[in-house]
Amino acid sequence: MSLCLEARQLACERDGRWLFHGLDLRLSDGEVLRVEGPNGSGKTTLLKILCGQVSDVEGEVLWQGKPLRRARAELLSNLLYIGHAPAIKKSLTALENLRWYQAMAAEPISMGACEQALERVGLSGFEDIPCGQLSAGQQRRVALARLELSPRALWVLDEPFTAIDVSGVAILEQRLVEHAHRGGAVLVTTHHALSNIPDLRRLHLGQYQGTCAPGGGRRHDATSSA
Ligand SMILES: Nc1ncnc2c1ncn2[C@@H]1O[C@H](COP(=O)(O)OP(=O)(O)OP(=O)(O)O)[C@@H](O)[C@H]1O
Repeated sequence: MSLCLEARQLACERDGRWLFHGLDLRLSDGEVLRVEGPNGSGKTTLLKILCGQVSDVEGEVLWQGKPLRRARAELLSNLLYIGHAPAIKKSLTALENLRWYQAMAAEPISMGACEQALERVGLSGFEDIPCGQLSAGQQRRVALARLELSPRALWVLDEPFTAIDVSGVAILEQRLVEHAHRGGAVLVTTHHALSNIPDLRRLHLGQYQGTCAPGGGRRHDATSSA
């Protein structure tokens, strides 16, 4: 399936300053795009805008060439979004969390497939332990095990490497490359270099120093594109 997520002339203001302004981007199948920038530069906000979670912005987001207001359901059915918090239930085991997620996504999956996914993220032997008893990195790995199960083409990952050790980062980088090679697309924020991802595309936020003029007008323009 060919895939296209696009933003045109996005502008987002928070607390009287522009996070970004005049921002264009296009993400297609086969690509990994890293959104980078310092803390508070708007990376998470941009991801949420592109996934339709935040709408108080200027500009337009398009999925497969259609404005998001008309294509939201279609986008969501192709989207796997993993936010910067692990978003797992600590009272449930790793296995139960995975099965719960798959049920929520209406993508029923066998117990064996879930066990295999946990094995692939290095959690073999930890399947039946309540997640509250797992380390921070292990909890993150439970969340990332969803990447092994989901058939969805567009992965939007906000700081997926948080608390992951060096070998785990390398494996996850490889996973992103494989997904892109299979025709998927990945939008990822991270402070890691992603040096193992060939043809990595980058979008840098944080260069906008402009404040919003009184009354909401623009005082500062800048463009960035990816
Ligand atoms: N709902 C909101 N209301 C007001 N301000 C917000 C809201 N969401 C985010 N912000 C502000 O927007 C700015 C960008 O936040 P965002 O979380 O997008 O940054 P980030 O680049 O992802 O940061 P980090 O690298 O620390 O995760 C911050 O200054 C934040 O306080």
